[in-house]
Amino acid sequence: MVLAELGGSITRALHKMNNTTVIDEKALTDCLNEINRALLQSDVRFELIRDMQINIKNIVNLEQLAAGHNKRKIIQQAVFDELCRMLNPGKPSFVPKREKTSVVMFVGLQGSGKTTTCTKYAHCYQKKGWKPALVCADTFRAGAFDQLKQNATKAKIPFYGSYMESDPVKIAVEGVERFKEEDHDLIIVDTSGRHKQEASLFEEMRQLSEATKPDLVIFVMDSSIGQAAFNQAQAFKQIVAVGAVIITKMDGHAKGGGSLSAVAATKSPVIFIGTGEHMDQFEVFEVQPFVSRLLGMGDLSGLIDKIHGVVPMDQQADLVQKLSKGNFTLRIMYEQFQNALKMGPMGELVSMIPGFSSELIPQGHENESSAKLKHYMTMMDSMTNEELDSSNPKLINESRMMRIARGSGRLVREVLELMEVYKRIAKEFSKISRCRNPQDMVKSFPPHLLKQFGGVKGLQDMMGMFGGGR
Ligand SMILES: Nc1nc2c(ncn2[C@@H]2O[C@H](COP(=O)(O)OP(=O)(O)OP(=O)(O)O)[C@@H](O)[C@H]2O)c(=O)[nH]1
Repeated sequence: MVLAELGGSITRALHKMNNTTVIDEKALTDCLNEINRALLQSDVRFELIRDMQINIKNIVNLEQLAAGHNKRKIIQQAVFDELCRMLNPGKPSFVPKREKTSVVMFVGLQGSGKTTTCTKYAHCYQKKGWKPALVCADTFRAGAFDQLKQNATKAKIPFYGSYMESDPVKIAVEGVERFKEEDHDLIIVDTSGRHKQEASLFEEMRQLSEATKPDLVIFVMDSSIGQAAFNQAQAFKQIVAVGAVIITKMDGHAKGGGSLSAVAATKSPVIFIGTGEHMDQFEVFEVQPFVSRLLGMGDLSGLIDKIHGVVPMDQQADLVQKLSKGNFTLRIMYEQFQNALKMGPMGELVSMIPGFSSELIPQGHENESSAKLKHYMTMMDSMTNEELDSSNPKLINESRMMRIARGSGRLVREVLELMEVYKRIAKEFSKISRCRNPQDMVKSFPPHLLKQFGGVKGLQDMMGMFGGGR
Protein backbone atom coordinates (compact mmCIF):
# COMPACT_ATOMS: atom_id res chain seq x y z
CA MET A 1 0.00 0.00 0.00
CA VAL A 2 1.56 3.33 -0.96
CA LEU A 3 1.62 6.17 1.54
CA ALA A 4 -1.18 8.16 -0.07
CA GLU A 5 -3.42 5.11 0.18
CA LEU A 6 -2.31 4.52 3.75
CA GLY A 7 -3.39 8.05 4.66
CA GLY A 8 -6.70 7.43 2.91
CA SER A 9 -7.29 4.15 4.76
CA ILE A 10 -6.55 5.65 8.16
CA THR A 11 -8.77 8.64 7.44
CA ARG A 12 -11.56 6.30 6.30
CA ALA A 13 -11.23 4.20 9.45
CA LEU A 14 -11.51 7.35 11.55
CA HIS A 15 -14.44 8.66 9.50
CA LYS A 16 -16.25 5.36 9.76
CA MET A 17 -16.08 5.74 13.48
CA ASN A 18 -17.45 9.24 13.09
CA ASN A 19 -20.60 7.74 11.70
CA THR A 20 -21.02 5.29 14.51
CA THR A 21 -23.44 6.68 17.06
CA VAL A 22 -21.91 5.15 20.16
CA ILE A 23 -18.17 5.03 20.59
CA ASP A 24 -17.54 2.03 22.77
CA GLU A 25 -14.64 -0.39 23.13
CA LYS A 26 -15.82 -2.32 20.08
CA ALA A 27 -15.95 0.74 17.84
CA LEU A 28 -12.47 1.75 19.01
CA THR A 29 -11.06 -1.76 18.50
CA ASP A 30 -12.60 -2.00 15.01
CA CYS A 31 -11.15 1.35 14.07
CA LEU A 32 -7.70 0.46 15.41
CA ASN A 33 -7.76 -2.94 13.70
CA GLU A 34 -8.51 -1.25 10.41
CA ILE A 35 -5.66 1.22 10.93
CA ASN A 36 -3.32 -1.66 11.86
CA ARG A 37 -4.20 -3.52 8.69
CA ALA A 38 -3.44 -0.44 6.62
CA LEU A 39 -0.10 0.08 8.37
CA LEU A 40 0.85 -3.57 7.92
CA GLN A 41 0.04 -3.40 4.24
CA SER A 42 2.31 -0.36 4.03
CA ASP A 43 5.18 -2.41 5.41
CA VAL A 44 5.29 -0.82 8.81
CA ARG A 45 6.94 -3.22 11.23
CA PHE A 46 4.55 -5.32 13.26
CA GLU A 47 6.18 -4.44 16.60
CA LEU A 48 5.73 -0.73 15.93
CA ILE A 49 2.06 -1.22 15.12
CA ARG A 50 1.49 -3.29 18.23
CA ASP A 51 3.09 -0.60 20.40
CA MET A 52 1.00 2.05 18.71
CA GLN A 53 -2.22 0.17 19.43
CA ILE A 54 -1.29 -0.33 23.09
CA ASN A 55 -0.43 3.36 23.47
CA ILE A 56 -3.66 4.52 21.89
CA LYS A 57 -5.70 2.23 24.07
CA ASN A 58 -3.90 3.60 27.12
CA ILE A 59 -4.50 7.19 26.11
CA VAL A 60 -8.10 6.69 25.07
CA ASN A 61 -9.55 5.15 28.18
CA LEU A 62 -13.20 5.17 27.19
CA GLU A 63 -14.46 4.17 30.61
CA GLN A 64 -12.70 7.01 32.32
CA LEU A 65 -13.77 9.61 29.82
CA ALA A 66 -16.64 11.51 31.30
CA ALA A 67 -19.73 12.14 29.23
CA GLY A 68 -19.33 15.32 27.25
CA HIS A 69 -15.79 14.51 26.18
CA ASN A 70 -15.48 14.43 22.45
CA LYS A 71 -14.26 10.83 22.18
CA ARG A 72 -13.89 10.92 18.42
CA LYS A 73 -11.60 13.92 18.63
CA ILE A 74 -9.56 12.29 21.37
CA ILE A 75 -9.13 9.13 19.29
CA GLN A 76 -8.20 11.11 16.18
CA GLN A 77 -5.67 13.11 18.13
CA ALA A 78 -4.21 9.94 19.65
CA VAL A 79 -3.77 8.39 16.18
CA PHE A 80 -2.13 11.58 14.92
CA ASP A 81 0.17 11.77 17.96
CA GLU A 82 1.15 8.11 17.70
CA LEU A 83 2.02 8.39 14.02
CA CYS A 84 4.13 11.43 14.87
CA ARG A 85 5.75 9.55 17.74
CA MET A 86 6.67 6.67 15.41
CA LEU A 87 8.49 9.11 13.19
CA ASN A 88 10.09 11.03 15.99
CA PRO A 89 13.15 9.42 17.56
CA GLY A 90 13.13 11.99 20.34
CA LYS A 91 16.38 13.68 19.50
CA PRO A 92 17.14 16.05 16.65
CA SER A 93 19.85 15.30 14.15
CA PHE A 94 23.13 17.19 13.94
CA VAL A 95 22.67 20.38 11.94
CA PRO A 96 25.72 21.81 10.15
CA LYS A 97 26.79 25.21 11.46
CA ARG A 98 28.34 27.94 9.39
CA GLU A 99 31.18 28.71 11.82
CA LYS A 100 32.84 25.32 11.50
CA THR A 101 33.34 23.03 8.49
CA SER A 102 31.05 20.01 8.74
CA VAL A 103 31.77 16.64 7.18
CA VAL A 104 28.71 14.63 6.26
CA MET A 105 29.04 11.03 5.11
CA PHE A 106 26.32 9.27 3.12
CA VAL A 107 25.81 5.52 3.44
CA GLY A 108 23.29 3.11 1.96
CA LEU A 109 22.90 0.16 -0.36
CA GLN A 110 23.62 0.36 -4.07
CA GLY A 111 20.86 2.02 -6.01
CA SER A 112 19.25 3.57 -2.94
CA GLY A 113 19.82 6.96 -4.53
CA LYS A 114 22.87 7.97 -2.49
CA THR A 115 24.83 9.76 -5.21
CA THR A 116 21.78 11.66 -6.44
CA THR A 117 20.86 12.55 -2.87
CA CYS A 118 24.38 13.80 -2.02
CA THR A 119 24.08 16.35 -4.81
CA LYS A 120 20.53 17.29 -3.85
CA TYR A 121 21.69 17.83 -0.27
CA ALA A 122 24.66 19.94 -1.39
CA HIS A 123 22.46 21.92 -3.77
CA CYS A 124 19.94 22.56 -1.02
CA TYR A 125 22.65 24.14 1.19
CA GLN A 126 24.21 25.95 -1.74
CA LYS A 127 20.89 27.68 -2.40
CA LYS A 128 21.04 29.00 1.15
CA GLY A 129 24.46 30.52 0.56
CA TRP A 130 26.69 27.71 1.82
CA LYS A 131 29.90 26.53 0.15
CA PRO A 132 29.40 22.76 -0.13
CA ALA A 133 31.78 20.32 -1.86
CA LEU A 134 31.42 16.67 -2.86
CA VAL A 135 33.88 13.82 -2.44
CA CYS A 136 33.33 10.58 -4.33
CA ALA A 137 34.67 7.73 -2.19
CA ASP A 138 32.86 5.09 -4.24
CA THR A 139 35.54 3.08 -5.98
CA PHE A 140 33.37 -0.04 -6.13
CA ARG A 141 30.89 0.87 -8.85
CA ALA A 142 32.40 1.72 -12.21
CA GLY A 143 30.87 4.99 -13.30
CA ALA A 144 30.14 6.24 -9.79
CA PHE A 145 32.69 9.06 -10.06
CA ASP A 146 31.40 10.03 -13.49
CA GLN A 147 27.88 10.20 -12.14
CA LEU A 148 28.87 12.39 -9.21
CA LYS A 149 31.00 14.57 -11.47
CA GLN A 150 28.13 15.05 -13.87
CA ASN A 151 25.64 15.90 -11.11
CA ALA A 152 28.09 18.21 -9.35
CA THR A 153 29.01 20.02 -12.55
CA LYS A 154 25.34 20.60 -13.34
CA ALA A 155 24.81 22.07 -9.89
CA LYS A 156 28.12 23.99 -9.99
CA ILE A 157 29.42 22.26 -6.88
CA PRO A 158 33.16 21.51 -6.54
CA PHE A 159 33.96 17.79 -6.43
CA TYR A 160 36.85 15.48 -5.75
CA GLY A 161 37.47 11.89 -6.88
CA SER A 162 39.86 9.69 -8.81
CA TYR A 163 39.74 7.28 -11.74
CA MET A 164 43.05 5.69 -10.76
CA GLU A 165 43.01 5.32 -7.00
CA SER A 166 41.21 2.22 -5.76
CA ASP A 167 41.38 2.94 -2.02
CA PRO A 168 38.19 4.80 -1.02
CA VAL A 169 39.67 5.81 2.35
CA LYS A 170 42.63 7.52 0.70
CA ILE A 171 40.35 9.44 -1.67
CA ALA A 172 38.00 10.46 1.14
CA VAL A 173 40.81 11.72 3.37
CA GLU A 174 42.46 13.66 0.52
CA GLY A 175 39.15 15.13 -0.60
CA VAL A 176 38.13 16.25 2.88
CA GLU A 177 41.56 17.78 3.52
CA ARG A 178 41.56 19.60 0.19
CA PHE A 179 38.13 21.12 0.74
CA LYS A 180 38.92 22.07 4.33
CA GLU A 181 41.95 23.97 3.07
CA GLU A 182 39.73 25.65 0.50
CA ASP A 183 37.40 26.82 3.26
CA HIS A 184 34.34 24.89 2.28
CA ASP A 185 31.82 24.85 5.08
CA LEU A 186 30.08 21.59 4.15
CA ILE A 187 31.99 18.58 2.82
CA ILE A 188 29.86 15.68 1.67
CA VAL A 189 31.39 12.23 1.27
CA ASP A 190 29.58 9.81 -1.03
CA THR A 191 30.43 6.20 -0.27
CA SER A 192 29.92 3.04 -2.23
CA GLY A 193 27.07 0.61 -1.87
CA ARG A 194 26.58 -3.08 -2.57
CA HIS A 195 23.53 -4.92 -3.76
CA LYS A 196 23.10 -6.39 -0.34
CA GLN A 197 24.49 -5.95 3.13
CA GLU A 198 27.95 -7.44 2.93
CA ALA A 199 30.83 -7.66 5.36
CA SER A 200 33.16 -5.93 2.88
CA LEU A 201 30.81 -2.97 2.56
CA PHE A 202 30.49 -2.57 6.30
CA GLU A 203 34.23 -2.79 6.82
CA GLU A 204 34.71 -0.07 4.21
CA MET A 205 32.11 2.14 5.91
CA ARG A 206 33.81 1.65 9.27
CA GLN A 207 37.23 2.60 7.88
CA LEU A 208 35.84 5.62 6.04
CA SER A 209 34.08 6.83 9.12
CA GLU A 210 37.20 6.39 11.26
CA ALA A 211 39.36 8.21 8.73
CA THR A 212 37.10 11.18 7.94
CA LYS A 213 35.45 11.55 11.37
CA PRO A 214 32.16 12.80 9.98
CA ASP A 215 29.99 15.13 12.04
CA LEU A 216 26.96 13.38 10.63
CA VAL A 217 26.36 10.04 8.92
CA ILE A 218 23.23 9.98 6.80
CA PHE A 219 21.63 6.67 5.96
CA VAL A 220 19.92 6.82 2.54
CA MET A 221 17.08 4.40 2.03
CA ASP A 222 14.92 3.64 -0.96
CA SER A 223 11.29 3.96 0.17
CA SER A 224 10.30 0.84 -1.73
CA ILE A 225 12.33 -1.68 0.27
CA GLY A 226 9.44 -2.47 2.56
CA GLN A 227 9.88 -4.73 5.56
CA ALA A 228 13.61 -5.05 4.85
CA ALA A 229 14.03 -1.46 6.03
CA PHE A 230 14.36 -2.22 9.72
CA ASN A 231 17.14 -4.79 9.39
CA GLN A 232 18.98 -2.82 6.74
CA ALA A 233 18.94 0.39 8.75
CA GLN A 234 19.92 -1.45 11.91
CA ALA A 235 22.85 -3.16 10.17
CA PHE A 236 24.28 0.21 9.11
CA LYS A 237 23.64 1.73 12.51
CA GLN A 238 25.66 -1.03 14.16
CA ILE A 239 28.70 -0.22 12.05
CA VAL A 240 28.64 3.57 11.78
CA ALA A 241 27.03 6.24 13.92
CA VAL A 242 24.02 6.92 11.70
CA GLY A 243 22.54 10.24 12.86
CA ALA A 244 19.89 10.94 10.23
CA VAL A 245 17.89 9.23 7.52
CA ILE A 246 16.92 10.36 4.03
CA ILE A 247 14.18 8.42 2.28
CA THR A 248 14.34 8.49 -1.51
CA LYS A 249 11.85 7.78 -4.30
CA MET A 250 8.85 8.87 -2.31
CA ASP A 251 7.37 9.88 -5.66
CA GLY A 252 7.09 6.29 -6.83
CA HIS A 253 4.59 3.62 -5.96
CA ALA A 254 6.57 2.78 -2.88
CA LYS A 255 5.33 1.38 0.35
CA GLY A 256 6.69 4.23 2.39
CA GLY A 257 5.90 2.54 5.68
CA GLY A 258 9.43 1.23 5.81
CA SER A 259 10.57 4.74 6.62
CA LEU A 260 8.86 4.47 9.99
CA SER A 261 10.87 1.32 10.62
CA ALA A 262 14.14 2.98 9.63
CA VAL A 263 13.55 5.69 12.21
CA ALA A 264 12.90 3.06 14.85
CA ALA A 265 15.99 1.06 13.87
CA THR A 266 18.43 3.96 13.77
CA LYS A 267 16.74 6.10 16.43
CA SER A 268 17.50 8.94 14.03
CA PRO A 269 15.12 11.34 12.39
CA VAL A 270 14.24 11.48 8.71
CA ILE A 271 15.60 14.87 7.64
CA PHE A 272 14.76 14.99 3.93
CA ILE A 273 12.79 12.99 1.41
CA GLY A 274 13.56 12.58 -2.28
CA THR A 275 10.54 13.04 -4.48
CA GLY A 276 12.01 12.65 -7.97
CA GLU A 277 15.18 12.36 -9.98
CA HIS A 278 15.71 16.09 -10.35
CA MET A 279 17.85 18.27 -8.15
CA ASP A 280 14.99 20.25 -6.67
CA GLN A 281 12.80 17.24 -5.98
CA PHE A 282 13.99 17.16 -2.43
CA GLU A 283 11.98 18.24 0.60
CA VAL A 284 12.81 18.98 4.17
CA PHE A 285 11.04 16.37 6.23
CA GLU A 286 9.07 17.48 9.24
CA VAL A 287 7.06 15.00 11.20
CA GLN A 288 3.86 16.88 11.96
CA PRO A 289 3.26 18.38 8.53
CA PHE A 290 4.03 14.96 7.00
CA VAL A 291 1.48 13.18 9.16
CA SER A 292 -1.01 15.97 8.49
CA ARG A 293 -0.56 15.40 4.79
CA LEU A 294 -0.82 11.68 5.24
CA LEU A 295 -4.15 12.09 6.96
CA GLY A 296 -5.39 14.60 4.42
CA MET A 297 -5.15 17.48 6.87
CA GLY A 298 -2.87 19.54 4.65
CA ASP A 299 0.56 21.03 5.23
CA LEU A 300 0.67 24.78 5.13
CA SER A 301 4.38 25.01 5.90
CA GLY A 302 5.29 22.69 3.01
CA LEU A 303 3.06 24.69 0.74
CA ILE A 304 4.65 27.94 1.81
CA ASP A 305 8.07 26.40 1.19
CA LYS A 306 7.02 25.46 -2.33
CA ILE A 307 5.60 28.91 -2.90
CA HIS A 308 9.06 30.24 -2.19
CA GLY A 309 10.36 28.20 -5.10
CA VAL A 310 7.91 29.32 -7.78
CA VAL A 311 6.06 32.46 -6.89
CA PRO A 312 7.93 35.57 -8.03
CA MET A 313 9.77 37.22 -5.12
CA ASP A 314 7.63 40.36 -5.16
CA GLN A 315 4.42 38.32 -4.78
CA GLN A 316 5.61 35.93 -2.09
CA ALA A 317 5.07 38.13 0.92
CA ASP A 318 1.58 38.96 -0.31
CA LEU A 319 0.57 35.33 -0.69
CA VAL A 320 2.03 34.28 2.64
CA GLN A 321 0.20 37.17 4.30
CA LYS A 322 -3.05 36.02 2.77
CA LEU A 323 -2.47 32.45 3.89
CA SER A 324 -1.62 33.42 7.44
CA LYS A 325 -4.62 35.74 7.56
CA GLY A 326 -6.91 32.75 7.24
CA ASN A 327 -9.49 34.73 5.27
CA PHE A 328 -9.64 32.29 2.43
CA THR A 329 -11.32 33.65 -0.69
CA LEU A 330 -11.95 32.06 -4.06
CA ARG A 331 -9.26 34.34 -5.46
CA ILE A 332 -6.66 32.88 -3.10
CA MET A 333 -7.76 29.40 -4.10
CA TYR A 334 -7.42 30.42 -7.76
CA GLU A 335 -3.89 31.67 -7.14
CA GLN A 336 -3.03 28.45 -5.34
CA PHE A 337 -4.30 26.33 -8.20
CA GLN A 338 -2.29 28.49 -10.58
CA ASN A 339 0.86 27.94 -8.52
CA ALA A 340 0.09 24.26 -8.11
CA LEU A 341 -0.05 23.87 -11.88
CA LYS A 342 3.30 25.64 -12.21
CA MET A 343 4.89 23.65 -9.45
CA GLY A 344 4.56 20.28 -11.05
CA PRO A 345 3.88 16.84 -9.59
CA MET A 346 0.28 17.32 -8.67
CA GLY A 347 -0.11 14.58 -6.11
CA GLU A 348 2.84 15.87 -4.14
CA LEU A 349 1.62 19.39 -4.22
CA VAL A 350 -2.06 19.30 -3.84
CA SER A 351 -1.72 17.10 -0.81
CA MET A 352 -0.13 20.09 0.87
CA ILE A 353 -3.25 22.19 0.42
CA PRO A 354 -5.32 21.75 3.54
CA GLY A 355 -8.59 20.03 2.78
CA PHE A 356 -7.18 18.33 -0.28
CA SER A 357 -6.28 14.80 0.64
CA SER A 358 -3.77 13.09 -1.62
CA GLU A 359 -6.57 10.72 -2.53
CA LEU A 360 -8.11 13.51 -4.57
CA ILE A 361 -5.14 13.28 -6.87
CA PRO A 362 -4.48 9.57 -7.06
CA GLN A 363 -1.05 8.54 -8.29
CA GLY A 364 -1.05 7.91 -11.98
CA HIS A 365 -4.01 10.25 -12.47
CA GLU A 366 -2.06 13.49 -12.24
CA ASN A 367 -3.02 14.57 -15.75
CA GLU A 368 -6.73 14.21 -15.07
CA SER A 369 -6.25 16.09 -11.86
CA SER A 370 -4.48 18.99 -13.59
CA ALA A 371 -7.31 19.08 -16.11
CA LYS A 372 -9.78 19.29 -13.25
CA LEU A 373 -7.92 22.19 -11.64
CA LYS A 374 -7.88 23.94 -15.01
CA HIS A 375 -11.67 23.49 -15.29
CA TYR A 376 -12.11 24.94 -11.83
CA MET A 377 -9.99 27.91 -12.85
CA THR A 378 -11.99 28.44 -16.05
CA MET A 379 -15.12 28.61 -13.93
CA MET A 380 -13.47 31.07 -11.57
CA ASP A 381 -12.48 33.16 -14.60
CA SER A 382 -16.20 33.68 -15.14
CA MET A 383 -16.70 35.05 -11.64
CA THR A 384 -16.93 38.73 -10.80
CA ASN A 385 -14.38 40.46 -8.56
CA GLU A 386 -17.01 40.61 -5.84
CA GLU A 387 -17.44 36.83 -5.99
CA LEU A 388 -13.71 36.13 -6.07
CA ASP A 389 -12.92 38.38 -3.14
CA SER A 390 -15.73 37.27 -0.89
CA SER A 391 -15.22 34.59 1.69
CA ASN A 392 -18.96 33.96 1.90
CA PRO A 393 -19.87 31.03 -0.35
CA LYS A 394 -23.58 31.85 0.05
CA LEU A 395 -23.02 34.84 -2.21
CA ILE A 396 -22.82 32.46 -5.13
CA ASN A 397 -26.49 31.58 -5.30
CA GLU A 398 -28.27 29.48 -7.88
CA SER A 399 -28.61 32.18 -10.49
CA ARG A 400 -24.95 33.17 -10.14
CA MET A 401 -23.99 29.51 -10.49
CA MET A 402 -25.98 29.26 -13.69
CA ARG A 403 -24.30 32.40 -15.04
CA ILE A 404 -20.83 31.07 -14.14
CA ALA A 405 -21.57 27.73 -15.81
CA ARG A 406 -22.82 29.47 -18.97
CA GLY A 407 -19.87 31.86 -19.05
CA SER A 408 -17.29 29.13 -18.68
CA GLY A 409 -18.96 26.50 -20.84
CA ARG A 410 -19.09 24.07 -17.92
CA LEU A 411 -22.03 22.36 -16.23
CA VAL A 412 -23.86 23.80 -13.21
CA ARG A 413 -23.03 20.54 -11.46
CA GLU A 414 -19.34 21.35 -11.90
CA VAL A 415 -19.77 24.83 -10.43
CA LEU A 416 -21.48 23.20 -7.47
CA GLU A 417 -18.56 20.81 -7.12
CA LEU A 418 -16.11 23.71 -7.26
CA MET A 419 -17.98 25.46 -4.46
CA GLU A 420 -17.89 22.29 -2.36
CA VAL A 421 -14.13 22.05 -2.85
CA TYR A 422 -13.78 25.72 -1.94
CA LYS A 423 -15.85 25.32 1.23
CA ARG A 424 -13.81 22.34 2.32
CA ILE A 425 -10.46 24.03 1.77
CA ALA A 426 -11.64 27.29 3.37
CA LYS A 427 -12.77 25.35 6.44
CA GLU A 428 -9.35 23.75 6.84
CA PHE A 429 -7.60 27.08 6.40
CA SER A 430 -9.71 28.76 9.02
CA LYS A 431 -9.05 25.88 11.44
CA ILE A 432 -5.32 26.20 10.97
CA SER A 433 -5.22 29.96 11.25
CA ARG A 434 -7.32 29.79 14.44
CA CYS A 435 -5.36 27.15 16.25
CA ARG A 436 -1.81 28.21 15.45
CA ASN A 437 -0.14 30.34 18.01
CA PRO A 438 2.65 32.62 16.80
CA GLN A 439 5.35 30.26 18.08
CA ASP A 440 3.97 27.31 16.11
CA MET A 441 3.63 29.43 13.01
CA VAL A 442 7.18 30.68 13.35
CA LYS A 443 8.47 27.16 13.83
CA SER A 444 6.76 25.93 10.71
CA PHE A 445 8.33 28.62 8.54
CA PRO A 446 11.24 27.55 6.34
CA PRO A 447 14.37 29.38 7.58
CA HIS A 448 15.08 31.16 4.29
CA LEU A 449 11.55 32.51 4.16
CA LEU A 450 11.71 33.54 7.78
CA LYS A 451 14.82 35.57 6.97
CA GLN A 452 12.89 37.46 4.32
CA PHE A 453 10.39 38.55 6.91
CA GLY A 454 13.09 39.92 9.14
CA GLY A 455 13.41 36.82 11.31
CA VAL A 456 11.13 35.74 14.11
CA LYS A 457 10.36 39.30 15.14
CA GLY A 458 9.45 40.42 11.64
CA LEU A 459 7.13 37.48 11.18
CA GLN A 460 5.50 37.95 14.55
CA ASP A 461 4.94 41.64 13.79
CA MET A 462 3.37 40.72 10.50
CA MET A 463 1.18 38.08 12.06
CA GLY A 464 0.12 40.52 14.73
CA MET A 465 -0.89 42.93 11.99
CA PHE A 466 -3.01 40.30 10.33
CA GLY A 467 -4.43 38.82 13.48
CA GLY A 468 -2.50 35.54 13.05
CA GLY A 469 -2.18 33.18 15.97
CA ARG A 470 -5.55 33.96 17.41
N1 LIG B 1 12.12 8.70 -8.84
C1 LIG B 1 13.18 8.92 -8.08
N2 LIG B 1 14.37 8.42 -8.48
C2 LIG B 1 15.44 8.68 -7.71
C3 LIG B 1 15.35 9.41 -6.49
N3 LIG B 1 16.59 9.47 -5.96
C4 LIG B 1 17.41 8.78 -6.80
N4 LIG B 1 16.72 8.30 -7.85
C5 LIG B 1 17.21 7.48 -8.98
O1 LIG B 1 17.62 6.22 -8.46
C6 LIG B 1 18.68 5.71 -9.26
C7 LIG B 1 19.85 5.29 -8.38
O2 LIG B 1 20.39 6.45 -7.80
P1 LIG B 1 21.94 6.63 -7.49
O3 LIG B 1 22.10 7.97 -6.94
O4 LIG B 1 22.76 6.25 -8.65
O5 LIG B 1 22.10 5.49 -6.40
P2 LIG B 1 23.33 5.13 -5.47
O6 LIG B 1 22.74 4.70 -4.18
O7 LIG B 1 24.32 6.23 -5.44
O8 LIG B 1 23.95 3.90 -6.14
P3 LIG B 1 25.45 3.36 -5.95
O9 LIG B 1 26.35 4.50 -6.23
O10 LIG B 1 25.52 2.30 -6.97
O11 LIG B 1 25.54 2.85 -4.56
C8 LIG B 1 19.02 6.80 -10.25
O12 LIG B 1 18.41 6.49 -11.49
C9 LIG B 1 18.41 8.06 -9.65
O13 LIG B 1 18.05 9.00 -10.63
C10 LIG B 1 14.05 9.91 -6.09
O14 LIG B 1 13.86 10.54 -5.04
N5 LIG B 1 13.02 9.63 -6.93
